[in-house]
Amino acid sequence: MSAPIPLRVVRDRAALDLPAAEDAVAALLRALGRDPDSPHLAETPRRVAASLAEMLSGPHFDLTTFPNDEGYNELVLATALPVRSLCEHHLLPFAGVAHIGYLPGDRILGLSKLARVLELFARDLQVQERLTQQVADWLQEHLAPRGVGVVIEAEHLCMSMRGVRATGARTITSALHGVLREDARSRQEFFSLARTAA
Ligand SMILES: Nc1nc2c(ncn2[C@@H]2O[C@H](COP(=O)(O)OP(=O)(O)OP(=O)(O)O)[C@@H](O)[C@H]2O)c(=O)[nH]1
Ligand SMILES: [Zn+2]
Repeated sequence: MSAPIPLRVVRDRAALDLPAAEDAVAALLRALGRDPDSPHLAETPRRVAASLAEMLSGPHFDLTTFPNDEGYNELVLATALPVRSLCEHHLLPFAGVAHIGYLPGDRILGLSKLARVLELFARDLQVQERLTQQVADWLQEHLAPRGVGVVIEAEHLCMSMRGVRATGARTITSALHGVLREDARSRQEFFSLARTAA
């Protein structure tokens, strides 16, 4: 038996104004001294608008949970989940991996849903700290586990392709709730398992 929890945050592609986005990309190309009407660039505004729409919207899904009938009360940890998002400061991608764990309470979660919750919040203009916190907060609120831990390790193109050009630098963020925050031993177990997976 499962009880789907409807997600409240759904980024609906239909709500995006694609023609306006295409016009804006054409205007941007003009402002950068490029000719959007040239044969090479004629399709570029459409492609850029479509790729942004793809990265900023996501499919609807339910968050399926199951009763924790076996009383499993150890850590459930999904490691090396791919994560990609867009930095809200530069509109450049940041990408890496996430490790998401929880200590079950009365219910356990369909395993794929950890990756889906991550995806839900990653399809937005983000900073890595907020993305990390949003995933942890959402799981805490909807699954009511005894604890939640989220670690994200990512490389930001705004730090490697331009600006400081720190190619290969990785940023690590974490967000903890419940036992994983309060209890030193549980916290240590979570971080050492997440580190092993890194
Ligand atoms: N905290 C945080 N900062 C981020 C993230 N992504 C990008 N940034 C930073 O946002 C900051 C924006 O700083 P500004 O000085 O306004 O922008 P900038 O002139 O382009 O900065 P530089 O990248 O240093 O050239 C930069 O330091 C970026 O590295 C993120 O996910 N979290
Ligand atoms: Zn940036």
